[in-house]
Amino acid sequence: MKIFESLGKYDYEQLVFCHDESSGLKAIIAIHDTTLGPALGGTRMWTYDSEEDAIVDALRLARGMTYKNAAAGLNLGGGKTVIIGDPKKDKNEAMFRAFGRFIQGLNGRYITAEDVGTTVEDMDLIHEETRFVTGISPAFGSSGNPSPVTAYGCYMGMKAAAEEAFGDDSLEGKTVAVQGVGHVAYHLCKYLHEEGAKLIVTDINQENMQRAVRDFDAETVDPDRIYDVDCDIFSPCALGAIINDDTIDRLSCRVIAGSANNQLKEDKHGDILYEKGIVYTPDYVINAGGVINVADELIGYNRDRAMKKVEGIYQKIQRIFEISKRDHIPSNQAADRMAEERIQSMHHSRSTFLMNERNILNMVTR
Ligand SMILES: NC(=O)C1=CN([C@@H]2O[C@H](COP(=O)(O)OP(=O)(O)OC[C@H]3O[C@@H](n4cnc5c(N)ncnc54)[C@H](O)[C@@H]3O)[C@@H](O)[C@H]2O)C=CC1
Ligand SMILES: CC(C)CC(=O)C(=O)O
Repeated sequence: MKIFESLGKYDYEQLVFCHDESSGLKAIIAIHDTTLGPALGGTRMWTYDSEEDAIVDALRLARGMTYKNAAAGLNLGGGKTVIIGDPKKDKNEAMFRAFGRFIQGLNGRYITAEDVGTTVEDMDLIHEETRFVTGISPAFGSSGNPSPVTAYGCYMGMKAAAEEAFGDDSLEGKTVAVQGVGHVAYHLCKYLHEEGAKLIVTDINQENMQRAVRDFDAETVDPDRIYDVDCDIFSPCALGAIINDDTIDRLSCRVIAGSANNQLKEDKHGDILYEKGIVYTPDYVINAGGVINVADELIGYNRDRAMKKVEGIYQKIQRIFEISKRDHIPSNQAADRMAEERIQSMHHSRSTFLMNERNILNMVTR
């Protein structure tokens, strides 16, 4: 892999390799763009097939965070970490504390939080070494696990998409096929079940799948059959790149709305969904609830303020559909346009020299 060529492709700022032999830490922090403020994005722990796969994932996810934070109206740039390892077997205290020290070394250029494979407890360990971590225990005055709030934002975004596709935002009686019923999707299924939606779920983790059956009367299908399910809404809530050349023609839904990051394998898959008339809810807009919630910690956490902002995902998605219709472009491009315009305009207005520049990190200290 040609690292600088990869960084050049989408103008990445920094790629940091963190290594601690005794704890087994192998982490890669990718910082994409800090025009709007320090880079905030979660830490994913996953068993990658190769180091190259891990780097590619960190880069893709970091760039996604730049767009997510910009589109959500946050004064934050985009970054992400991947830790190479099995979250069930390889975690230890020293690993997360060593990682916390590497984050501290970046002196606020990067702030972390949970992602797939990491928990509030892991964030608390990182917090032993640095203040540049969010999603830590409520006992520290923080917001805790972001997943339930991400789920609420997804629910709001799904309703906005239902209104676009069906002319009414009610999900009662709608069939929703959910891929992956982990932290976010469990809470999403709860909202959907309460509203009277019919759930068809899948997961590679039997325990998670059975929990959805038990708590929400969900039907199940095998993981590789989820794309063939006859449904109104397909909700990808596992990993990325699942809308690709192999799956796109199998989908029979009218709406795609889920929490997974980087759902489209390539931008061309957004064009194909648009041509097929499938209402695609851009992933980084619908799943911004978690980051909106943890970002609020940086200015002194206020749950009501954060939840109100998360509720606004409904209007944000409506706005994206408006741009898509006005400019005759797919919704993923409409979202990109919205995010890029904000970054560009701020890039210009923030170029004036200031001795003590105000930013989200020096508004409140903790
Ligand atoms: N947790 C959060 O607040 C946020 C999460 N996201 C994204 O949402 C997605 C889900 O996140 P979490 O719920 O936190 O993760 P999680 O790890 O708790 O849940 C993911 C679930 O998907 C299942 N899964 C993995 N591969 C699968 C496959 N091929 N087929 C079926 N199921 C599969 C896993 O077994 C697990 O139950 C991820 O893409 C994450 O990056 C995005 C924004 C915030
Ligand atoms: C889990 C969030 C707090 C941040 C993040 O990494 C994301 O939104 O993907």
